[in-house]
Amino acid sequence: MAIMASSSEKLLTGLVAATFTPLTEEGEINIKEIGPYVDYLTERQGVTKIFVNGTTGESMSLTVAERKLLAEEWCKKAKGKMDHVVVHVGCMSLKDSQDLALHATQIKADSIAVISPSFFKPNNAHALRTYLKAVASAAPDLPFYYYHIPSITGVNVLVRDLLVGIEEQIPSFRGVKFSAIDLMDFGLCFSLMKPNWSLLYGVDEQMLSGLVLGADGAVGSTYNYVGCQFNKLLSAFEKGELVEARTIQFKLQDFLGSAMKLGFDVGVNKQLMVEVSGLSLGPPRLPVMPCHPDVAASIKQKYKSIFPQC
Ligand SMILES: CC(=O)N[C@H](C=O)[C@@H](O)[C@H](O)[C@H](O)CO
Ligand SMILES: CC(=O)C(=O)O
Repeated sequence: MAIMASSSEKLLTGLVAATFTPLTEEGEINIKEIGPYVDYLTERQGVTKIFVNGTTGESMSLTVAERKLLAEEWCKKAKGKMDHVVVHVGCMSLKDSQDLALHATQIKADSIAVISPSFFKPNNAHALRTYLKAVASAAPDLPFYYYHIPSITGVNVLVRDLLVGIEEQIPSFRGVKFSAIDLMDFGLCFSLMKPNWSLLYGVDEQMLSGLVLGADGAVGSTYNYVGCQFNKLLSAFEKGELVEARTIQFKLQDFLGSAMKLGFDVGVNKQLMVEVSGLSLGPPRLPVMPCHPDVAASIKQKYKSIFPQC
């Protein structure tokens, strides 16, 4: 039977950190770092929602078995401390995604999200919707989010086209994580919006623009280490204090602008998190290259000068 939004199901709003995957120096999953990671986010950044095994978590470079181990540990350690764990279950194979979606139900994740496959690409809204429906059907009781990230997948189906009639195809559909800079497409999604959906913006350096259009929240990698500042941005925006909100947004733009000049990628991002948080997250997994120590040092210096209070 199709699920209804139960009264206990809360809308996904506010800041959601897309977590890095802790690895050992040898490149194996470092499960014991997940507990301290959860504590760091809640205690030091004021972030109580996480999006695990996504882009930042290098999910596409992990095996299905590794992803299950990680998802289970994140859910276990987040229990009683965090408000929401989204488990990303997108893979190149539908079967793997269904397997992970079912697993997410078993470990009591709060919701799942799916990135489009990108080797064989769905090339229109109907094909993408049909694919998402097949994944969601493996976990009909879990709120389901589409994760739009065309810069990585090369899947440029307009989200506003995807959303048409999707609630009939996927009763568990609850919204979108929109990681693209096409703000017209994002804006047009709101006219199709249902009361139990959340539209979350995913480009941290222009989060404020997403909020202006009506975003319910934001999912991003930088909220791992600028969460404390971006919670302030959110509350300034809610109070209509635009100057304050812009000041914080401009700081992240200043920071990422210089980081991008030095080649900001998941490897650099991860190393910055290691240095800022003191957590042992290890290197990224190939093909993402480890961050050169000189690059890490100068990015950290920039971070400290812009965000001395984080
Ligand atoms: C491509 C990518 O990883 N996007 C992330 C989320 O979707 C963002 O959180 C970025 O890491 C962030 O906006 C910095 O560019
Ligand atoms: C940013 C994000 O949501 C991800 O890393 O998947």
